[in-house]
Amino acid sequence: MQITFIGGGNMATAIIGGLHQQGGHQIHVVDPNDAKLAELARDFGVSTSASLPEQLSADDIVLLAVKPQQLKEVCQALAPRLNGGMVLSIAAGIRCDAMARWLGSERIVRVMPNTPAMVGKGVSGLYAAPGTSAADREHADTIMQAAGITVWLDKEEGIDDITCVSGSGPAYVFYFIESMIEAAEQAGFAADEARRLVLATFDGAVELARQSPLPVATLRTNVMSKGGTTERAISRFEAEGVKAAIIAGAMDCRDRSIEMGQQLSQD
Ligand SMILES: NC(=O)C1=CN([C@@H]2O[C@H](COP(=O)(O)OP(=O)(O)OC[C@H]3O[C@@H](n4cnc5c(N)ncnc54)[C@H](OP(=O)(O)O)[C@@H]3O)[C@@H](O)[C@H]2O)C=CC1
Ligand SMILES: O=C(O)[C@@H]1CCC=N1
Repeated sequence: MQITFIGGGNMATAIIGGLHQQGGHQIHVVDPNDAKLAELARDFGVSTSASLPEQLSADDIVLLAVKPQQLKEVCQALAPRLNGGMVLSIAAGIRCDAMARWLGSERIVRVMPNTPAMVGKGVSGLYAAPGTSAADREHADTIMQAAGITVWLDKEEGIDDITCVSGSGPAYVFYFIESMIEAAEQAGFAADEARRLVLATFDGAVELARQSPLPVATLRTNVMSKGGTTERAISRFEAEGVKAAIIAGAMDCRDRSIEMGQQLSQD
């Protein structure tokens, strides 16, 4: 497939990394930043340009990977060059109806990916606008499967829901990892040893949760010997409202996705 990325930033780089590992795609990246383009060309062998191609063909797939605030301008510049090609947008918030107005095309799939796409362990939520065909949806699915697993959403609002779980979720997990590394350092481990210990602990816990038939809460209580050390730690987390804060933060994230959609999908 010929895929043109508009925007070659963090998320585009992660998806291109996944596609590169899969192989077999022709990738072109448009971004104003020369240094970024040089890096992408070096790491993944993609072709690049600082401005949009003059014309695209109906078989080309365009993947919009600019910030939501830049999307309207990019869509309007793209409209006369699109020639009916399919557009995938990874922008948070911006709804299909707005993009359809700006692009003059309803052949749009919205995708909410996440950065572990870079190592083939991404999660992508997808929603297809009514103007797409079954073949379009299959192409979108194939592209995003290069980056990990795909989850199709029946309603467009599902994109807001999945944003607060898997889209933004890696940041929550990295925040927990950062905190654990700081704790390990405070306990006396050198920085590299702290990182190794914490990453292996996350790895092991996730693998156990994946393989075990037990609920995650039971796996947690299995670590908590009565009157022991873990119980003391979890008591502190509960007293400080850590779980409630994580849930509230995720709901704030979903609200922000809805709010961005309302603010940026007008006119
Ligand atoms: N990061 C993440 O984990 C996720 C991000 N997303 C979505 O992905 C999109 C991109 O996010 P992210 O990668 O983090 O952002 P970045 O800022 O890293 O990437 C955006 C890139 O687009 C470039 N750009 C700006 N204007 C244009 C233009 N007119 N034509 C081509 N390129 C342009 C920017 O250049 P410059 O910096 O010079 O402005 C930048 O390199 C957002 O819409 C976000 O909502 C979705 C899921 C997860
Ligand atoms: O923070 C953001 O807005 C983007 C969307 C999901 C992850 N990053």
